Amino acid sequence: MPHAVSPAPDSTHRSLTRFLIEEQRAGHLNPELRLLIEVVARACKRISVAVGKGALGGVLGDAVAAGGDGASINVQGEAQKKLDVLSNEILLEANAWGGHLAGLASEEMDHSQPIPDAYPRGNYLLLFDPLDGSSNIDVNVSVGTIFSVLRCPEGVAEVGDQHFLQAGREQVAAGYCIYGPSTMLVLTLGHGTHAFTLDREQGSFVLTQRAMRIPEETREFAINMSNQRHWETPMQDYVRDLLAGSEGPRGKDFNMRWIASMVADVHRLLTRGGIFIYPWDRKDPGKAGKLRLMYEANPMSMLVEQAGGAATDGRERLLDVLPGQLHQRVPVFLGSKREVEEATRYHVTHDSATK
Ligand SMILES: O=P(O)(O)OC[C@H]1O[C@](O)(COP(=O)(O)O)[C@@H](O)[C@@H]1O
Ligand SMILES: [Mg+2]
Ligand SMILES: [Mg+2]
Repeated sequence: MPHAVSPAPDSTHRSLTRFLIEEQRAGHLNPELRLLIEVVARACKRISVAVGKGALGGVLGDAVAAGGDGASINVQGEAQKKLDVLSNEILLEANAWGGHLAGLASEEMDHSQPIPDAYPRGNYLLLFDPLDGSSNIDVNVSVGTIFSVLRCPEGVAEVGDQHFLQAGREQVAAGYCIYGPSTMLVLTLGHGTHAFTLDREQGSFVLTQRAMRIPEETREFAINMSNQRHWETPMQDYVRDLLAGSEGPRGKDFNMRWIASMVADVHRLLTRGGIFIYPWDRKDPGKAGKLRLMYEANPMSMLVEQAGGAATDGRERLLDVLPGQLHQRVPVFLGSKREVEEATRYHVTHDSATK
């Protein structure tokens, strides 16, 4: 007997636009922020098309420096991929004329950009990682865009980097778009975390999961194990105990996953739980971590907390970290609440024992 096709859930028919209007009516956002989210979502659709074309679009491989002399390097000292540059341009172009921003900042730009006087200006600041997981672009593995929205402080005539340096708890919205087997937008406005799937035929994002919840307990961790020998002692201890499984102090077996696209690793833990960790390591002791606070750690922390999870830098809540620089790096521990608390406990206990 053929299997019956289960009826589409009610939420399948709610577009992002309708969802945002309903959230506006509920007092969760104003028309300016609604427009901002719509513009970012539209830009993500364009990036999704470019990513989807792959080799046919001529977008794979490294970007070439202006003047054609060698690889193009960003402010972080990392070689840029063609899609890093293209995604950045798409987001800049889409948002510059939106009328909802006072300024924007990106992983791929040395400094923030104020909205020029000739353009309509708004009250928000937008930060983004235009393409996260760059090392996966050329091997056809999921990548994504991460974004964070802050309020521009009042009375600012010309926006500069210093106006972006606000703790993550000040974010009014955060989200990511994952370009995987399906393209999904995951969004929070501070009232839960919600997932939308791109209907490619209709060209619109459709609400497919309202109020995502991360299970509090997990048996799955995500970390780049090749850095193990460079970690500090409490990190070594924590992972040693995970690997000891049911024979160790944790009393249960753990599974490991590492996609090396933060967007994809976080999407998995928002879907079925888990802990994602990129700790400080001694490979480059001058760097406080690999991931960037303002457009990677902060938006992901807000999404995870809004879904019932937790996010720390191994010691403190990430959303309470006061940034000192636009491109500041930070250790990241986020996901299932109990597991993040456990990993954080190893660090805090070690610190007080060695004080
Ligand atoms: O190469 P590694 O050490 O596995 O690091 C992977 C991490 O680096 C990142 O790719 C950094 O992001 P970008 O690609 O935006 O620079 C994360 O998405 C990912 O979690
Ligand atoms: Mg990134
Ligand atoms: Mg990036």
